[in-house]
Amino acid sequence: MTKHTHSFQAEVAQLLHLVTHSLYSNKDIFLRELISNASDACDKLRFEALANPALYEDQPQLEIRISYDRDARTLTITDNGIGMSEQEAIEHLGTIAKSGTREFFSRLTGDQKQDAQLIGQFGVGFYSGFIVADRITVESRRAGLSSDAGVRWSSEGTGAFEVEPITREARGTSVILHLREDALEYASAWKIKEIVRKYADHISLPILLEKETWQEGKDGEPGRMVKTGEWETINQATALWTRPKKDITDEQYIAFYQQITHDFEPPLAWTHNRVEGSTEYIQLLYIPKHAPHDLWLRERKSGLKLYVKRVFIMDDAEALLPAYLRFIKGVVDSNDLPLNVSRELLQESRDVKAIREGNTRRVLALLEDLAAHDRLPEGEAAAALSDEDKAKAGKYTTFWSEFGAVLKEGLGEDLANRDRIAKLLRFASTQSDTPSVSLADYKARMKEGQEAIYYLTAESLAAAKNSPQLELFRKKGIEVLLMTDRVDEWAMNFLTEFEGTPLQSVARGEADLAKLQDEAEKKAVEEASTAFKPVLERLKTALGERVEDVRVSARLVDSPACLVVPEGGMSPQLARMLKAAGQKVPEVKPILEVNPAHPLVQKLENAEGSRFDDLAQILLDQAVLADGALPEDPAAYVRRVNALLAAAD
Ligand SMILES: Nc1ncnc2c1ncn2[C@@H]1O[C@H](COP(=O)(O)OP(=O)(O)OP(=O)(O)O)[C@@H](O)[C@H]1O
Repeated sequence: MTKHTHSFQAEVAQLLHLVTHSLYSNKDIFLRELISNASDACDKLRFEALANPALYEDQPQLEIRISYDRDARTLTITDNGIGMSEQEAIEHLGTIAKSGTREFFSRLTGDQKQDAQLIGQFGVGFYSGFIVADRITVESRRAGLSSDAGVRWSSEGTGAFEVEPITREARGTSVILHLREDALEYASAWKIKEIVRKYADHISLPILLEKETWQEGKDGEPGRMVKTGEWETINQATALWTRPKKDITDEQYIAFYQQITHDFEPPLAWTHNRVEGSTEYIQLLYIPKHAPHDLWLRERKSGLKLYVKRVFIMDDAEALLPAYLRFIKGVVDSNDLPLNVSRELLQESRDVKAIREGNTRRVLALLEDLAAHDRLPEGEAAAALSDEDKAKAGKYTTFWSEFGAVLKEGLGEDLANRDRIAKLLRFASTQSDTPSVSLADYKARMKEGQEAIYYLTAESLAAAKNSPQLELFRKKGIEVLLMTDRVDEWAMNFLTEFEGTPLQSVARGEADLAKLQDEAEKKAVEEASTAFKPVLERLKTALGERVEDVRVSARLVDSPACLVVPEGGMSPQLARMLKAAGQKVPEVKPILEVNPAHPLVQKLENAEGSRFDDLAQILLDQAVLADGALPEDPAAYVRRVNALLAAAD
């Protein structure tokens, strides 16, 4: 029989190094990960056996067995699931096929605590065995293959692993951990039971442990524990989501979440329901505490685990959730779908549509509940709150900072729930640097006579706060929402009003600015426009194709000029975003608004020839800069400003 040595894929070697160095304080999780793999292997067998029952051979009862040998210092986890062929063992245990692998490695910092957190999100799975073992041997035989097609895989978790063919009667996989000196505590019944109770109680398969009894010593030998050859089931062995809510503790909900997501942190919140009626299903949906490292990757897998009548069908069933809820984790168990349902079929199924809508409603309701309890009320109202509600304080703020930008996509994607999503939005504003202002908060603070909810989009909060567009609003004490997520420009296109009040970008059009001005201000602008007409005409000629129009501004107080998007035109931020995404964008020329009260603008009146042209170009380029973009010809801009500075006394 030939033994072959293979090298690990570079990323695996790197991960193994991290696992043994960073996860040390979290040792117990290795058993959860290996039990989870064993359970997945049984799920896969059950699924393949739907089409080919012969795969069960003479062992239809799927189970996981754990045994240990204190003398040999081994701990073995055996399942009778799908098993692996030699080729599968080489591929699955020697490479990482996950999406976002490269991105994950690029984000490691070298700081153990931070990295451990990241690894937790990435999921180390099988390799976590090396936290407690200095050698792992895997023996396996794939269901459906003959007993001489078994494989033994073995590695010390450094650069390489060995593979050799073996004969193995039993279908499935044994993972044999050769325990490190400082991990011998895991070769004990109470320790194993403790971990299983904590992390794997809810697994739907029985987990069996070999029984021991105390044997008195004979002939001067000390007494010791000996194996009895009998096995006892040490978990509840019913799928968690099928149990009534009242029988499930928070710890069990959390452990289940951690098992399906590999997250080290508990979830932020969850909702568990049995839905009855024309489409029957169970949903158990979790909101994680942190955004995954690959939330923005296009090829990222997302979605829920789908079961049909307790039989596992697939991971990442994305048809069960709209894309803007792709951060939700959990399980859906349907009573109506056929067992042989495929991904393609899911897209078209009416039952799936009903489930997706049901899931969406539940998640939005969960978010509404968190949002309602985000701030603790003061005084007596706080005392009247239940402990459960008190514990919700601050959770929505966490949710929003992690996933708010994703939820905003829902404005464009989910017409039916747009109003509910709008209520869940939070923004920074001229009155709050943190994104904590809801549209309802804003409305409640609107000034007498104010008819719109004003907002400004910008590249960063600093750029937004210093934008010249805000000057009039500041002067009038009118709050403006400040939006700095990339998705805002796009998303706000879909939100034109909130509970009857229009939303209005402060960088757009001029129409209703007039409503914010008093008579004297209006008159001043009109007069300035007339008096300034010749200068405006000359500016238009000097700037030519670069602008749509030049006019006197009603919104500027301290700055000389700013750009305004023509009514109905695409904003420059959105145009830049679409261009960056490779899309064709219609050219929209901005309107330049000038402030006749500003000394720089006043200088124009007496400037002639090339000096006028230079000042005009500088005025426009500075307005472009204040808008967060680069001047069309940055070098020319610098040259003109330098010439101006040199000429100044
Ligand atoms: N007990 C097992 N039986 C059959 N195949 C297994 C078993 N354990 C692991 N494997 C195979 O090895 C692969 C890698 O396992 P690993 O735990 O590293 O990652 P994973 O389970 O795919 O991902 P994650 O841990 O993030 O869920 C699995 O996808 C599976 O194909």
